[in-house]
Amino acid sequence: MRTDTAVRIVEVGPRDGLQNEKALVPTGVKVELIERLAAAGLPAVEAGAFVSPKWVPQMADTAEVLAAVRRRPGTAYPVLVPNETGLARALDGGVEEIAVFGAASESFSQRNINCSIAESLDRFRPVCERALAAGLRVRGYVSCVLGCPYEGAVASGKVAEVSAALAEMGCYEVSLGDTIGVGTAGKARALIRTVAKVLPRERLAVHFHDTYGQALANILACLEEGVTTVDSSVAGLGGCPYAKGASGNVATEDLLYLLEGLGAKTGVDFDAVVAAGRFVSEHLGRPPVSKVSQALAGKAA
Ligand SMILES: CC(C)(COP(=O)([O-])OP(=O)([O-])OC[C@H]1O[C@@H](n2cnc3c(N)ncnc32)[C@H](O)[C@@H]1OP(=O)([O-])[O-])[C@@H](O)C(=O)NCCC(=O)NCCSC(=O)C[C@@](C)(O)CC(=O)[O-]
Repeated sequence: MRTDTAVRIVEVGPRDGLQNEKALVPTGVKVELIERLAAAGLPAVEAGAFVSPKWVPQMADTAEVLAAVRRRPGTAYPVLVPNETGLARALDGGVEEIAVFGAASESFSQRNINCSIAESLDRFRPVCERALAAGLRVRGYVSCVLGCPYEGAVASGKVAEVSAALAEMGCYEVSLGDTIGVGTAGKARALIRTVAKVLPRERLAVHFHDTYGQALANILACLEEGVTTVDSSVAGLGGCPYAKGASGNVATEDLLYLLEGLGAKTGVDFDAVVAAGRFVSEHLGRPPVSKVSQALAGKAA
């Protein structure tokens, strides 16, 4: 990786981070969090999910959140959409970018979106077609790329197959999700090489949960492989409601610290992200999971 490489960070805290919180987070807190993250210069801030409120109650107020957020020109505010109902809600909410989300594991697909992988792709195809026709940008996710909570090991070939299918539907980028954070750097590197045979590295993003403490090492391996888009979650918020024990994504603060050390360009104000992490953590009543944020708090004490 060249030292002046530009790395795009997709902030997923307000969606992936908060979706797993048991107590409902007030809409106003979500709005302020999103506005703070966008003001910090993050180019994309995932703002919510138009999924079934019965499945993920925390995301039930996504329409209200979107209506209240003062959107900054140049910032993307993608939302998750699993089906046509979700797309209709996204269009009503004036959304400009959606993300469809599939998996490389059959069991996870069933538990997460109640259908097989093939059915999910059949479901996403018309969603993508309509979204693109309406002028929206569409991102794709593939979950369980380095392991599944129900099936264990997942074949990289399956990840490549699902990624290629999403790209063919018009996803401008596919984010590879290590949903349960079991990956290690060697496996992450090998995965990128396999998927890059069907989709160029410029169209790949990586999305590492930090359950086993490997997220930063995996990200570094993927950056060295030529990936330049990384998902992260402020304060290390999160988990997945359909992956028991999964912890949050790599913390945005920790990712920024790594990238600044490497000399990579992100355009993001580190201090503003640390402050946003503290803001949301105060509302959740616990300290940020971010090691960097903890170290800075310790130094200041
Ligand atoms: C996909 C479904 C909807 C299928 O759920 P289903 O029950 O099979 O859906 P259905 O079509 O049979 O509909 C059942 C009911 O849900 C309603 N419904 C149906 N769709 C919607 C919608 N879009 N918005 C609002 N309501 C909806 C529908 O109207 C109906 O209402 P009822 O008649 O019973 O009152 C459900 O399984 C679901 O919502 N799943 C989402 C689960 C989820 O959000 N998981 C977390 C996000 S993925 C993730 O975190 C991983 C990721 C992306 O971060 C990457 C990584 O780390 O791996």
